[in-house]
Formats: sequence, C-alpha cells, structure tokens
Amino acid sequence: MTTILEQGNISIHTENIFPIIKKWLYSDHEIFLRELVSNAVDAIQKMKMVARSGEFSGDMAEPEIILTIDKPKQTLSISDTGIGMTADEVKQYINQVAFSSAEEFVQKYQASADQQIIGHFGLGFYSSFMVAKYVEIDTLSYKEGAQAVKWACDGSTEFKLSESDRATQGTTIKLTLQDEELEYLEPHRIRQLVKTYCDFMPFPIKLQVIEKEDEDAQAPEQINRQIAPWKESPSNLSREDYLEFYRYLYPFQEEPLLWVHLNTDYPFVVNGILYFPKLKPDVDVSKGQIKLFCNQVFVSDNCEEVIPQFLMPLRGAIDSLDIPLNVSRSFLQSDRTVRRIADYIAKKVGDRLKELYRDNREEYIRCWQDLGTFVKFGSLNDEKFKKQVEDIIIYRTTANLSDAAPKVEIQTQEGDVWQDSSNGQSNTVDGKSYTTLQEYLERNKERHENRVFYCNDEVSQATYVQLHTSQGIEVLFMDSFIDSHFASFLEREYSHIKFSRVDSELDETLIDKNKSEEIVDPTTNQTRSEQIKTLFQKALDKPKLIIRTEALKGEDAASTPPAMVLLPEQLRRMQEMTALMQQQAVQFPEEHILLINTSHPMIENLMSLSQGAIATPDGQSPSAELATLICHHVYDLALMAQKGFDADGMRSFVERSNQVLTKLTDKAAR
Ligand SMILES: Nc1ncnc2c1ncn2[C@@H]1O[C@H](COP(=O)(O)OP(=O)(O)OP(=O)(O)O)[C@@H](O)[C@H]1O
Repeated sequence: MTTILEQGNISIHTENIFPIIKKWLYSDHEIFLRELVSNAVDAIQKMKMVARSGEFSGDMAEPEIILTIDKPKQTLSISDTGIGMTADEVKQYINQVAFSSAEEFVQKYQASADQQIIGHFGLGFYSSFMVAKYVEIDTLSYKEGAQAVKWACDGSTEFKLSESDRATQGTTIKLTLQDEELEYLEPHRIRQLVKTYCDFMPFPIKLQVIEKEDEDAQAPEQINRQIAPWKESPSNLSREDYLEFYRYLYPFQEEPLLWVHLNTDYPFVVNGILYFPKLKPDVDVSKGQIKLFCNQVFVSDNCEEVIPQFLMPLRGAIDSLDIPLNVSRSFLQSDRTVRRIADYIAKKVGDRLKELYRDNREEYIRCWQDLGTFVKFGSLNDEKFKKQVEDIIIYRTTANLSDAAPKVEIQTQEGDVWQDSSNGQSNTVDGKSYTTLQEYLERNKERHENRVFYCNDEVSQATYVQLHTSQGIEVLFMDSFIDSHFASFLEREYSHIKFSRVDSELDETLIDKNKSEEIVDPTTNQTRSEQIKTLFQKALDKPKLIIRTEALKGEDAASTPPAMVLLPEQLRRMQEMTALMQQQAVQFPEEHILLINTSHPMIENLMSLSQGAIATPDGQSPSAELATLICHHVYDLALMAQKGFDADGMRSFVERSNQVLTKLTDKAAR
C-alpha cells in the first residue's frame, strides 16, 4: 500500500491558469515536449556535475531520455536518468517553482498578448497540462537514502504526493493525454517533434512504443542526432562536416558559398555556424532562415531580432544562453546584450570575408556576385561593418589586372595591419578583373585624379564603355541591383571623389579639341558644327533636347559612334530619387543631350547630302527629306543604346528604316 505523504493545495494567485495558457498557446501545444525533455536534459547535466564534484560515489546510470508511448493507456512518459527529486524538492520545485513560474509567464503573456513571446520559453513543467489531463511524477533522488516519491495532479490546484517503489534513480513524467491531444500517441508525431526541438540535445533521446495492453515495449530506438556541430571546436570539423550539417538543415539546396563558425564565451555565450548561401531570386531574403537555439534546444526558425538585418539572407544555427527568450520580440530588439551579440556576429562575418579576400582571392571573386550584395547592403546599413569591409569591396573593371599585384594595407579589427601583396593571388577570374576603389584611384591618379568612371548596364552602355576604354580610360562596372544606391552612398561617403556614369558627360580626354576650331562659312555665317547642330534641331524639332557637337577621338573616326545620348549625372540622379520617392519606375528624361560626333564620316556625308539639296517648288527636295530621316535615325540609334524602344518607338523606327533604305537603294540604283 502506498503511503500518502501529503495532500494539499498549491498556492497560486492566478486561479485557473490552464484556460489562459491553453487559449494563448493554442497552436503551440507541442512545445510541452521540448519543455519536458529540456528538464530531463538539465537533470542529467546536474547529475554529471554532482558526480564530478565527488558528492556522489555510486554508479552513474547511462545518461539517456526515454520516451514511452503507451497506446492502450493513452499515456506518454518522459523518463530520465538524471538527478531525481526528494519529496521536499518536489514540493519546492514543482509545487512552488513550476507553478509560480507558470503564473509569472501568464502575467507576462497577458501584458503583451498581441506580441509573440519568443519560443514561449519559461513555461516549463507546467506546459504538460496543455496536453495532459493528468500528470504524474515518479522520481528517485541520487541522494543517499532518498525515498522515491510520486506526485500527481489533474490540472486543478490540488496535488497528491505519495511514496513510490521506484528503484532507479531519475525521474519519469507520465502524461495521461486529453482526448483531443491523442496525436501525441503517434510515433511519427513524436519523432517529428524531437527532430524539430530536441535534435541537438546532448544526450540520447530514445523512443519506445507499447501497442497493446500487457505487451512489452519494443526496444527503444534513438531518435535525435545528439551532436550539435556548432558546439564543436572548428578545428575538429572538416569542410565535409560543415557541408553535411548544411545539407541536414536545408535539404536539397545548393551548396553554400562559405561559412563562419561563431564561438565565444565572453562577455556573452554565443555558438553557431552561419552559412552564406548562393542568392536566388526566388528566395525571400527579408525572411530570416537562421535557426535559433538555446543550449541546443530549438527555439525559433528565425532570429530576425538577434542578427543584423543585412545578414538576414544567411543561414545556419545560432545558440546562445544570453538571449532572453521569455520576452516579446520587440523587447528583444532593444535588449542591450542582444545588440552586442548582433554586433559580434556582424564583426565575425566581416572577419571571415577579410580572411577569404586575403587567403583565397579567386574564391572571393567567384563568390562576389552573391557576397557583394551582403557586403554592400551591410555597408549601407551598418557604419561599423562598413568600416570593417570597405577595403575589400571590389568592382569588375575594364582594366586587365591579370599580372598586377594589388598593394593595399588591410587593417584588422585587432589592430594588426597586413600588407596585401599579390601573394600568388590573382585579381582576374575567367578573364574578368576586379579591383578595389582604392586601387582604381591609385592606378588612375595621373590621368583623372579622384574621378571614377562607371557603367551600370553593360549592354546598353557598351558604346560608351568602348569609347572610354579605346582612349585608355578604366571603367568600373557597378551593375548589380544594389549598386544604384551604393554609388550615391559612395559619393556621400567619399565626397572628394567624383563618380561619373559613362553616359553622363564626356571627359575632356575623349574630345579632339583640335578639330573643334573651325572656319566660319561666309554664306551662313556658321561654323560647320553650328550647321550640323542647326540641321539636327530643324529635323528633330524637340525643344527640350539639347544638341551638342563634338569631335570624338578614336583610332579611326568610323570606330566612334556618330551620336550619343548623354544624361547629366545630377539630373539623372534627381530623376531616380524622385521616382524612388514616388515609387514609380524611372522615366527616361525629356531633357537630355544629343551629342553629335562631327568627326564621324556619316555625319560628314549627312551634311553634304543636306547641303546638296535643292529646294523644289512643291517643298523639300528628296535629298533634304532623306537628310531629315537620317537625322531621326541617328538620334534613334543613340537612344536605343540608352533605353530601348516602346511599342510606338519601335514601329516608327522600323518604318523609317525601311523608308531610308528604299530611298538609298533608289539613289544607288539610278
Ligand atoms: N526531470 C526532472 N528531474 C529533476 N528535476 C526536475 C525535472 N523536471 C523539473 N524539475 C525541477 O522542477 C523545477 C521546475 O521546472 P520548470 O520546468 O517548471 O522550470 P525550470 O526548468 O526551472 O525553468 P523553465 O521555466 O525555463 O523551464 C526545475 O527547476 C527542476 O528543479
């Protein structure tokens, strides 16, 4: 016969916490298993500590947690080989601690009912009542001469404590499930929960099932992975280990580019492995995918509040005991330790990138397409991060740097300075060269000091790039989607440097000034350039269009474009800003410059054609008509390089092409 040790009332201030907890955590009942298994892990860990301190001299049972599903009895038990509890401890920890913490939790939850509390941590043992109508604890403390005890409670404030005949040290929590919670009798459901929440807990978690009455349980089978790679020392992990862990967390995903192992104990504890994935257009990078753990217990599928926003596209796992979890998400964001953890993570990420830049430039360049977006976004958002990585932001360049040895001093956070000699590293990968801004400025300071020429659309600006490179001007490609913001950011940051898009205006060095000095034609009182300008003004008849004439330099005049459309840098940026603010697509501005290259042979021919024209009584001569058509065509071709055509533009372009060709063939055939 069991001796009743005590029967009584648990003193709690909030009556009926159950309905409240059940209501708020309706969809999250499953976390009870995480809470109970966590308690079991704690109990085993405490036992290990006791054994280590020499306080316990007996044989320590094999650390393990056994989950038993008893289908006929509709119970689920969680059994551990941990420290156990004496009767007094049950009274103290369960009746007082567990219930008071539940009460505290409810109060917190009520206060922030509209905000989600991270992982609902802090609910603890009490959460078993979310799924159970009756909870029993059967426990034997490690303490010498301890009496095993049983505690039982049906969810009301009444409990019963009695002696037990349990002979093995440890604790078993037996839950008699509520009728609507019988899903937890399904082995696959329990496996799934263990995989989600308890996979990396440091002891074996085993599952056994009793299918029929009076039947023995099948042999227990381990269902957790047990090892948390982030807790290992990086020196013990191979490249394959990291990749294997990534594949485990994110199955069927492309391999990550690189990873960072976080490992710090002071002033806060953070462990983790963060991976840089390849950025995919279909992945929503604003949604975090880093899993948050607390002491190897899964908490949340993202840690948006913990890591800096610009690192959101990263993946992996972060584990920290110092992140408060029983608080609302908005509170977490303002928590000082959390802010410092975020800074630490950003710094480690920066360090890892610098290391790669220094030690494996080719790999760095190969990853740059994806890394660059993180780095630039990070620099735009985080001053400290910007300082850390500004020297390793690279740009593709038109210069051929396959032999050049970069010489840049990189200052690490720790204050060491290292000279980046080429170190056998190449800045050219697959025939494309990359440079830092500093290197670019240094290389070009004699020709154009503090001036950067860039292109942001390789295809549409090809003519302009060609014009620059043919004159030996180095052009940087700033053509990723973030670059339009980044270029203006750089200009603000480095106010002494002038950034000019290749199509914004022409550098003096591209213009042949000798050819510009011209003789005035006595009949029209105009220079040749002025005549060309007048011809185009009349033909195009666009008051807002600014027509400029210049003789462009080139190896031979025919290799330069006959005309170009220029968008003055400031005007273009203002347009872009306005469009951004009004959330509209950038319209091509009506006010732009049409630059006619007076040294191009086609322009010369055009002038002769127009001058040779004789006015006929019924209007323009065929030559004058043709000249007008060609003016339009020259303008369209220049525009085409800039913006393409809309439907109307395309139709008139094709129609006119046919007209021009007909007239030309007509002339030639005669
Ligand atoms: N399996 C167990 N073995 C030994 N002691 C236990 C076990 N489960 C619970 N306890 C005791 O009961 C106490 C209360 O547990 P409870 O889960 O409510 O809170 P907690 O674990 O202290 O904190 P948390 O609310 O974060 O879970 C524990 O601190 C522990 O002393």
